[in-house]
Amino acid sequence: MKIINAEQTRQLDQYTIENEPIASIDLMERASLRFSEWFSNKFSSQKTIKIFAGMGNNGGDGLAVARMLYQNRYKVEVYIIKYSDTGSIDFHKNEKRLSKLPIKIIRLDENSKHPELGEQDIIIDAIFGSGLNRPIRGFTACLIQHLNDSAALKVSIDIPSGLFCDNFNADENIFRADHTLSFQFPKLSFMLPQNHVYVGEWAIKDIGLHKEKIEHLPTSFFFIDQDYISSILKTRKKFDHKGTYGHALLVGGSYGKIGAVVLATKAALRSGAGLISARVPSFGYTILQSNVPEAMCITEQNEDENTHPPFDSFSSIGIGPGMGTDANAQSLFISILQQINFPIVVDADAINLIGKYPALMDLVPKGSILTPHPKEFERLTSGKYHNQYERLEVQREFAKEYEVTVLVKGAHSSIALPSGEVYFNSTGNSGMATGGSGDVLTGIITGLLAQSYRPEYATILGVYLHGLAGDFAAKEKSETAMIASDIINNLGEAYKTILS
Ligand SMILES: NC(=O)C1=CN([C@@H]2O[C@H](COP(=O)(O)OP(=O)(O)OC[C@H]3O[C@@H](n4cnc5c(N)ncnc54)[C@H](O)[C@@H]3O)[C@@H](O)[C@H]2O)[C@@H](O)CC1
Ligand SMILES: [K+]
Repeated sequence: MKIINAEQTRQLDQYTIENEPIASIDLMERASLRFSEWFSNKFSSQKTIKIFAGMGNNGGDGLAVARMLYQNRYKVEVYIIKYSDTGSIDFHKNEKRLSKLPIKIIRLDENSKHPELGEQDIIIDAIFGSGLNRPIRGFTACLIQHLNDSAALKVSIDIPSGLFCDNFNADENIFRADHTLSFQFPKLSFMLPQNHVYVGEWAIKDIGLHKEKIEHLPTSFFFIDQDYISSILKTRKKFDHKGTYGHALLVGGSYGKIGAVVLATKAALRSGAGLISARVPSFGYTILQSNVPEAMCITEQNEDENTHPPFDSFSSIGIGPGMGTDANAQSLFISILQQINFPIVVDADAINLIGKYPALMDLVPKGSILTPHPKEFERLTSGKYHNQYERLEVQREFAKEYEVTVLVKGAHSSIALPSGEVYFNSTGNSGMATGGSGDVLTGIITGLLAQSYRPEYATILGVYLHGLAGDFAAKEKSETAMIASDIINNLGEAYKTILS
């Protein structure tokens, strides 16, 4: 699914109005109806719904929603924020429609007292939407602070007032929603962890904007949905054999951290790769062999004896989990980089090594996949950014410059491709913020790479599968109690869901 910017949203609304065709007031009605249905399914009608409407089209939505919720038997009060003398045409049309109903409408300006709010209320924020083009000032800003301080549950229409759709707003005057319902597409700002305090839990509803126009809107940002995943997943054929699915090698482990390679190896197996080997320090041999009998094991011992297959004979290599950054780890990493010329997965301590010795990046084959968490990404790029919008740009530039895929892990993990496109993941939960979960992801992506997925697809599919398996694990064990192994154990469920 595309993520489009505020200006494109405006153009798409306009195009839909002219070419569906549909009157703008009817499009507003459709959007408001989607919101009201969603709201009515989710929130009790015992509470008083206090709707705060601005004077643009977001405010127009708010007034239409007030009418609809009243018709759904909610107790509704409306506050119009008079930050301007006139509002948008559709705002005024909805104001007129609302005035015919016995609903309390209070107009607020700089001389008004702040309304009383408490736990018995639900606030609906329809002050500003995607038309916001500068920080909120004056009494509207004070009002937003007052709303934020209240104990009422808070819900935003389309986007929390004060948040920009596509770029950073250093301002504090931003509504802090518990829930946001947005129209048609998520906004780029919803993808960034720093905005979670404003956006809360978010959902989107299709409001039937023009399909062909959507197809032609250029964008670099995408939200990964199941349709897309199903389109890239390969199905297995009757006469396939284990050679068809490649031979993946996982490299890592150090004293006390062999478990990281064990997890990555198991995950690579469950991802469907044909053969798996793990390369660990010799003291990890027994641990690996007894924990993952399906895998073969290489240590520096059989390496010296030249009895193991050369590194360039594998279909894919994932390097870094639990590896450490000492001289041994460093020379192993360099030696592998010098021997191979196909894309590999670079994770954890292998990324930290590049952070320490940036020249190593020149040895990383083009097409490779780097999977840092935010701290590792900071080390990799010396943290040349001040907020997550800037970080995203640094991530894109890095991917383009080195022609690699850069996956920064997080709630909506972002995957920057060498083409400059960025894909945000839609699966996963906070139960996955636990030791070993990143090692599992490295194993999955390495396993997919072995099965001849293009690096971009291996990453996108891997991240989605990992999150979906995590969601199944959370259902089974709870977000609190689930551990990384539960993600591996649920990869089968994740595959079945995508294939069904
Ligand atoms: N255009 C359409 O057909 C549709 C629009 N929809 C709604 O319309 C919203 C966008 O509406 P608008 O474009 O009218 O914009 P908003 O309602 O977000 O803002 C109203 C106006 O306020 C002004 N403004 C911007 N920043 C300000 C600031 N900091 N202080 C004071 N004034 C400021 C701008 O001139 C802006 O046009 C969407 O978020 C969505 O809720 C929906 O009804 C779906 C259909
Ligand atoms: K809003």
